[in-house]
Amino acid sequence: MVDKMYISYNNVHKLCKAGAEEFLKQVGKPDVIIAIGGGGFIPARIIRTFLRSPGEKNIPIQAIGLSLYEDMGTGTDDKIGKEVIRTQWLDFGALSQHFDSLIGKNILIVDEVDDTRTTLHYAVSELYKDVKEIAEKLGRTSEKTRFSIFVLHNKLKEKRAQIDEDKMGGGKYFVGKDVPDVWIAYPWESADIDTHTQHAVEQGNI
Ligand SMILES: O=P(O)(O)OC[C@H]1O[C@H](OP(=O)(O)OP(=O)(O)O)[C@H](O)[C@@H]1O
Repeated sequence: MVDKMYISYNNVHKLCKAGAEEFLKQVGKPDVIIAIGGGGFIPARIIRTFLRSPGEKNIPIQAIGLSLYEDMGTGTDDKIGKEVIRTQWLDFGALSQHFDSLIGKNILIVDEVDDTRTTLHYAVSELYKDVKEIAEKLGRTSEKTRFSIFVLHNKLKEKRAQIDEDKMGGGKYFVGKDVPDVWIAYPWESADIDTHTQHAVEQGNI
């Protein structure tokens, strides 16, 4: 087993294509894609290409910014955990005439990696909470909102959090590829993309 897995842009593209096909088959076309930045931005844009049929309108991509940081606050080593910091949230801005909220929508959340699952758990819980609050205020609680997830890679390891299926409202979790708990080197982090791609090819991640 390698201790560093190199992923090429080609590989990212193919994982997104396969993920989109599966998503369309199992869930149906999404109304909106929510990209978790920064790692979810590039996969979200690529997957959109495969979710839209020719001639159809583009699926809007919303960005949310979530960052993990080591929470050292509690002192002892065994208490050190990871906390999610919200750096950016939904903004329907100019879309708001046609797209007032996530209520009743088929939503696809995209990130590059599911590591400890802390980030995805946070994203689904907070988005669900937002929708519930607004739906109650507007008397639209009967509308069904579905949250699905697509990640390029899921690390096979013990997770720190689980995603509450009830909150997904019938949405599903899609993975490009399950991988061991190793360092994943994505192409957008590379300072030398040619060498990086060569490593990815050698490892068969093309
Ligand atoms: O499953 P988890 O343990 O929660 O880890 C996964 C998250 O960690 C990384 O985000 P990071 O905070 O490093 O920010 P970035 O996306 O901007 O690199 C990655 O992009 C995921 O969002």
